[in-house]
Amino acid sequence: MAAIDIRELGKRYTGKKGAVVEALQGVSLAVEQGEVFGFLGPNGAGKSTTIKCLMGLIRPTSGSAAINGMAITDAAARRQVGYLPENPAFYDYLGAEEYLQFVGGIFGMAEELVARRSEELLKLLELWEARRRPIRSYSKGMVQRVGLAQALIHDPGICILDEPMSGLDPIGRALVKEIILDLKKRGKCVFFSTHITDDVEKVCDRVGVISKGRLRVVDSVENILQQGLEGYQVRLQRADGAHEELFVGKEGLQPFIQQALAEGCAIERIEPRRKDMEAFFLETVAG
Ligand SMILES: Nc1ncnc2c1ncn2[C@@H]1O[C@H](COP(=O)(O)OP(=O)(O)OP(=O)(O)O)[C@@H](O)[C@H]1O
Repeated sequence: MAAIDIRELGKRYTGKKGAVVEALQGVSLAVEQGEVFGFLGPNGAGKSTTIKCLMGLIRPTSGSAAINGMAITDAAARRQVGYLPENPAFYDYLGAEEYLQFVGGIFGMAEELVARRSEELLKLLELWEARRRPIRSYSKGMVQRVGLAQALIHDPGICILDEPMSGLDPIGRALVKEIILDLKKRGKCVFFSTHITDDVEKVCDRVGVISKGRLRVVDSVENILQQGLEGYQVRLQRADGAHEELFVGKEGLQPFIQQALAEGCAIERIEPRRKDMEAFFLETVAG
């Protein structure tokens, strides 16, 4: 059974003055246990809407979504999920430590366990020093890290993270990527949204690209990068000692090497040249 199962999800917002936005149209997607899935899309594509439907925070106009086969409104399903909202808002007169105690309590965790998990997470997310200061005095990046800590406090099997790297500096982003990889190592399912292709390339098994409310492609990162292979940059030294660097098309590498060796050249370096995730994303969204 899929950890996350989204079927034919549709969402229509009717704004003031009757303006209609088709935010989602027929989005279907399954994410497996132990998988890291990147939900990639430009601003306004429908990422947060999908996640909010999945979390039962808004009602889809059509279709359905399930967590481990259960509706998210089922308390048992909710306990298995750690959720980071797009703009996390907290009781900001509390410190991070007290807030985590509060969230742990909601999940019915024993006090001792909450204290242990909270210490681990606050240290990991570099919030330990500030743990007793009110959250309202935190920087944007610190608030985002509290958001992540509260999503992980009960050690959920499934993490649904809406733009987890948002508002973080390069050190914070690297830390979050490490945390995601660690969750994967521990067999957790991570589903996160982003518009930054590099985040996806580094940590995801699979990617779904959404634009204008429709899911355009779902594929593994490996496949996408492999299909983007254009050829190889080869550096060699000719028999007369001269160095040369040239581009060889992806089908031509084998015969090229054979001929170069036959001519007495020494191959010094071969580097694959490929379109990266960003090029794939831009092409998908444009197409
Ligand atoms: N409550 C709402 N009422 C009307 N339209 C809405 C509402 N919420 C979202 N929308 C519209 O639905 C579309 C999808 O929005 P959504 O927030 O899901 O996109 P997103 O991919 O998360 O974007 P971003 O990366 O900018 O957060 C947008 O056109 C947005 O303006």
